[in-house]
Amino acid sequence: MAATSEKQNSTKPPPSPSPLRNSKFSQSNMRILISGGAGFIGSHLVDKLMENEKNEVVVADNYFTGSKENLKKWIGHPRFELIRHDVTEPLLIEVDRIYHLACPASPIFYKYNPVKTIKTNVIGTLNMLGLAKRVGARILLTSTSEVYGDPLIHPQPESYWGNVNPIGVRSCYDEGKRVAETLMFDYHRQHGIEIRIARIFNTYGPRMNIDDGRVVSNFIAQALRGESLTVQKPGTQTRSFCYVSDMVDGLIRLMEGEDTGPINIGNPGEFTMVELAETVKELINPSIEIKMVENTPDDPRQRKPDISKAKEVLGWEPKVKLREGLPLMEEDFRLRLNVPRN
Ligand SMILES: NC(=O)c1ccc[n+]([C@@H]2O[C@H](COP(=O)([O-])OP(=O)(O)OC[C@H]3O[C@@H](n4cnc5c(N)ncnc54)[C@H](O)[C@@H]3O)[C@@H](O)[C@H]2O)c1
Ligand SMILES: O=c1ccn([C@@H]2O[C@H](COP(=O)(O)OP(=O)(O)O[C@H]3OC[C@@H](O)[C@H](O)[C@H]3O)[C@@H](O)[C@H]2O)c(=O)[nH]1
Repeated sequence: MAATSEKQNSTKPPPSPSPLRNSKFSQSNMRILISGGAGFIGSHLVDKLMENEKNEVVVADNYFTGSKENLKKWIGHPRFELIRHDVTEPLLIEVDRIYHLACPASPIFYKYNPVKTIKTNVIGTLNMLGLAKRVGARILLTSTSEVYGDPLIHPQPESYWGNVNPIGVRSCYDEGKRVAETLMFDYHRQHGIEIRIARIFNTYGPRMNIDDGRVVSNFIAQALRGESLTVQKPGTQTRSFCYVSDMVDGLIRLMEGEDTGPINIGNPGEFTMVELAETVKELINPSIEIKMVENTPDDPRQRKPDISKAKEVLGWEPKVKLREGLPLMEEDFRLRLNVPRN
């Protein structure tokens, strides 16, 4: 059964697939593009989609925060293609599904070149939607909990419109993703494009960049290097951390389900940053210190997803608890930082 949001908003049937898609060279049942597929979540999504022998996976990435290293086991595989491509430029290929992830996600990287972050979210999403329109592909956008800004409602349901500073240092990302969501719905209403929107909450796991700047990777790297854990003040701000395998499962269910979204995908377990630091200390290196450092502007004070919709519509909820996921990430960081267990 089609979801309510789809019924209300769809004015035209979706366009037909490109005839090139059914050419004699096409052997797979599903050709899937992942923009940003060389990044953290994208590369885990590639691994999962490649498990299905009927899928052919194409990754387009400019390697700003991602790397070929994350995809090395697939390079040369007959069902896999990797393209160095910046989504702010058009891309002409024939695909059935588009997972549009391309965008720096860590605040230090999205703030590094804010104008480029906006271009990636706006022009990049327009280009991906243009591609979806030309070939009749279904497209999923990885939006973010940051569309809720510094939320005044807690936990955050999808119906909450958010509390975002439009001119702050995080706005390039928050407002960029909000425009990307708007573009998705306008292409859906105006051109009948099949869309899916995931609002992702903080996700962690193996393959995060060691110096990515996000809190879980920072704390694990600091604990393994024997450095103090840097809790940004006041330390009472909260986040909800989802392990990457749960995230990938949720994204695939959303793509293959009937609801356009937006749907929150995240783990509702909520922790203050002091609690997170204490947990990392206890699990990884009890001898390190926790130090309070200055924060950055507009840091959201609380964040926790209401996942009722994901449970109901996708039959999805996260399985991996923080205390189970942190050791899995620790193993990966130990290998990459060359810090063997004593
Ligand atoms: N990880 C999280 O906690 C989180 C939370 C909310 C939303 N998201 C969203 O999920 C997606 C993936 O996040 P991630 O954590 O894997 O981040 P990531 O930085 O590891 O991955 C992003 C990928 O996009 C690529 N990229 C960036 N700009 C590009 C451009 N202009 N053209 C082509 N490629 C480009 C990067 O090189 C990288 O491979 C992003 O859209 C992000 O906004 C992530
Ligand atoms: O070393 C650190 C880093 C960060 N922090 C704190 O940890 C909290 C989380 O910060 P992160 O940088 O990991 O990420 P944020 O929650 O701010 O944004 C994140 O969530 C939504 C996604 O869309 C973004 O892509 C993602 O980066 C913040 O309160 C920050 O102040 C620390 O206490 N110490």
